[in-house]
Amino acid sequence: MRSLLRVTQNVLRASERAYTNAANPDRKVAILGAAGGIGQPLSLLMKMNPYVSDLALYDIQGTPGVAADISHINSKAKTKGYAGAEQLGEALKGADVVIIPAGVPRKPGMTRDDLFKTNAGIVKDLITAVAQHAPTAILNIISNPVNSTVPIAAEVLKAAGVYDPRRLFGVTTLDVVRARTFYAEKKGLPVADVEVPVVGGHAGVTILPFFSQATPFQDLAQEELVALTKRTQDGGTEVVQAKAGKGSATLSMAYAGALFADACLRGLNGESDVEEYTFVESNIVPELTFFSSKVKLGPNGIEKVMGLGELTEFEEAGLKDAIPELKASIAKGVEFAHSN
Ligand SMILES: NC(=O)C1=CN([C@@H]2O[C@H](COP(=O)(O)OP(=O)(O)OC[C@H]3O[C@@H](n4cnc5c(N)ncnc54)[C@H](O)[C@@H]3O)[C@@H](O)[C@H]2O)C=CC1
Ligand SMILES: O=C([O-])CC(=O)C(=O)O
Repeated sequence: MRSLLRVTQNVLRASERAYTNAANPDRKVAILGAAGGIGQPLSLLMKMNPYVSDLALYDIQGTPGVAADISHINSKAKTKGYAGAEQLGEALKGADVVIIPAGVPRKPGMTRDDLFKTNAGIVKDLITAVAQHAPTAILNIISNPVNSTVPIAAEVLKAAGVYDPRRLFGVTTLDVVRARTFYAEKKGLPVADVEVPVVGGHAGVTILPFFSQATPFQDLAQEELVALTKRTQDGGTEVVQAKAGKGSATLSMAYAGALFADACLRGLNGESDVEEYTFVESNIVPELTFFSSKVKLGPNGIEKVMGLGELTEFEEAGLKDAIPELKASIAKGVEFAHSN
């Protein structure tokens, strides 16, 4: 036990040195909704990220405290809090990556689409400011319903004449994180070695884990496959129910959001072989204008949207079920952006 403690302490000290001294290009990251359940732990994780030199924490309330607290951590990123719409422009100015977890979370019994009424307007307003103050930033949209908020963002950026589809991302990393965890647990595999593609969208049946392409590959009995697929699709609801009215996934989402933003930063910095699953403008599925699949990230955002590989009958059926819901959610977002 004592030696385990020593090893842990050494690892922590080594990573603290790396985070404090890392010499990387200057990169500003802005988090909009930084005082929330996701925003706070995500801000902490981005403060620890060696690629971040400036961290702007924006919210309608609470950010002076969150920023003061986080700014005492001895890592490289200079941290500043911004509160209220009048400070949004300053928070965004010069941002390379803007992460948006602003908006209300689900309560038990709600679908993600039930959040549309409140969150569509929040995302529209924030993206309007992004178009003005950080038009070339990489955008990571976390606010739900992602299947609609990303199309809203695209339309707002188009109307402002600054839309670049290579730079707009819906964050679906948590679905991949869950699929990896659940599959590794079920098959007794070391989770760090496990990869599972998850494509489609970010709500219920639109979340499509492809366990036939998981590595290391393990045969799944039909009941196991159905159960793992369902657990991945309902992962968010599992947390909403466990939190019993106190919100949805925040800590695992902060982890997933930090992983995705880190990948965007590595792409921007010209690292090779940076690939993530994410909801983007896409023609992978001809009926849909947005779809989540693996993309290759580079200095300008998306370099390549990857195909889906070979699907089993079960996966084909899942995709067929997902298409109408995805199509409707995308159309709803586009409609909202044009009529509000
Ligand atoms: N993409 C994904 O995988 C996931 C998405 N989510 C979504 O993330 C969103 C945030 O969730 P939580 O952090 O748990 O909610 P929360 O209620 O704890 O925090 C939201 C924060 O947004 C702020 N906010 C509201 N309007 C704003 C505006 N106009 N500008 C800036 N900030 C604003 C609030 O003041 C609050 O601090 C929800 O829509 C939730 O459904 C949650 C988990 C996973
Ligand atoms: O389920 C929710 O409402 C939050 C979410 O998107 C997730 O945890 O995947």
